[in-house]
Amino acid sequence: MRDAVRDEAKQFPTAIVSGPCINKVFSFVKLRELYYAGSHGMDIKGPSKRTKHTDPKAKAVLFQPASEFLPMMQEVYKKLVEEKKFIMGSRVEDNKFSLSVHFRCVDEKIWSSLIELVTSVLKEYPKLRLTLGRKVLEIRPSIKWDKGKALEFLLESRGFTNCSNVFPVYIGDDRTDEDAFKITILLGFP
Ligand SMILES: O=P(O)(O)OC[C@H]1O[C@H](O[C@H]2O[C@H](CO)[C@@H](O)[C@H](O)[C@H]2O)[C@H](O)[C@@H](O)[C@@H]1O
Repeated sequence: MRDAVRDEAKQFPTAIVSGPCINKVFSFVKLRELYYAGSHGMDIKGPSKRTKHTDPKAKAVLFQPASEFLPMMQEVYKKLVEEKKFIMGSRVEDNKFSLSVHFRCVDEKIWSSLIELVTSVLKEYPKLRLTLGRKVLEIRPSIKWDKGKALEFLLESRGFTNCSNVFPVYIGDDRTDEDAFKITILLGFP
């Protein structure tokens, strides 16, 4: 699989836009020739490896629209780890610019207690928002940024936005991927 993606990336600039943070995604993808947009698109980097197919004039991409939130995310992570001790089966994942509280292994009868607990921690942080994923609560900065904005940024940084001969292909199975699908339509790609 890795070889197939590496070969594909030689022909077409390729990015992985993910919920988990870049470090986690990179630890299993291990391809330095790709772009990565982790933390739901709030941490954009790459590629760190130049190949004969990389545009030599292209600057290395690095963009973190929520960087000012990092200390706050760390603070909330610590509080959630402390609180989750009271909810058996819950798991808190640090995704740098977003935090995920998983409840897949929590007894359904106490899901409401977990939601109350997370909501009460977040009361002190009005600049953060809470969304629901697949058996996971996601906490992230309330900024106007999502996977769609990350895709738009990546296309712009490669100078692809007003090109009639560029056709972006975006693949995703999460609700959060819908923001990226919308961007391909808004930018005029079918
Ligand atoms: O936006 P994606 O890259 O598709 O990531 C979505 C979430 O992926 C991870 O959660 C998923 O796997 C969990 C098991 O490890 C599962 O419990 C959960 O239901 C899945 O959504 C990741 O842990 C989340 O942070 C991502 O938001």
